[in-house]
Amino acid sequence: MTDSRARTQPTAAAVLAYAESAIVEDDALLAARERAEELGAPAIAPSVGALLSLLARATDARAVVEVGTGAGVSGLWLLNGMSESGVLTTIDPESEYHRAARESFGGADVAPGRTRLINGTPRDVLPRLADDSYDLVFIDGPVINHPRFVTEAIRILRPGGIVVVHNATADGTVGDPESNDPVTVAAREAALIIADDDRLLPVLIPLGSGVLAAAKSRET
Ligand SMILES: C[S@@+](CC[C@H](N)C(=O)[O-])C[C@H]1O[C@@H](n2cnc3c(N)ncnc32)[C@H](O)[C@@H]1O
Repeated sequence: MTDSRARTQPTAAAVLAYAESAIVEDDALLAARERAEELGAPAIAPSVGALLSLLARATDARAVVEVGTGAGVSGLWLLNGMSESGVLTTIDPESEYHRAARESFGGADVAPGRTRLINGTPRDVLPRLADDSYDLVFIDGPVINHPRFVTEAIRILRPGGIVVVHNATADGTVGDPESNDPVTVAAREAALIIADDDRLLPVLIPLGSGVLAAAKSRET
């Protein structure tokens, strides 16, 4: 009989490299990624995109909010998993990025009615969104603002909805007890807001720069 505890574990780096290489992006996504690079708006890794599609599919997402549109890479992955009639509301303060995202969505033949691009700061826009209304909220803006974004995301999520925080490790510094800069502290604060909320079931997924996802209870 094999003792599974004695098995050699692959390194985390090997698992991650495999997770990334296993995902093939289509032409529309590759074009969006190129726009993101040209503009300097760092896009999510393909493995994180696949995770977003899966979560959107699993929640049968019809109403999704994204904080940080960039050139539309994460938006396309979300739309790929959402219900055909679903609408992605995506918020970004940079109108140039929204122009690029529109091109990216057009390149993938996404019907114009399926996206609502709001040009503004999430700090101003999120408080205007209704309570308990969204299936999934994806946060990919500056980490310093994560605590505020997470608080709003929890409020607007419907029961059973999922909040997904990208770069939850603040580029890896969050686990280092010596790191106490404001961005790292903000990432820890956002994680604590989630951990302290009894309605949420969280998990940290070590893809990209760390994805913190939490499902809101169906009974609220
Ligand atoms: C990492 S990029 C988003 C990339 C995009 N989610 C993707 O994967 O294609 C971060 C985005 O946050 C936006 N941003 C900048 N300042 C912001 C702020 N104060 N609040 C929210 N978003 C902001 C930037 O304009 C940029 O598009």
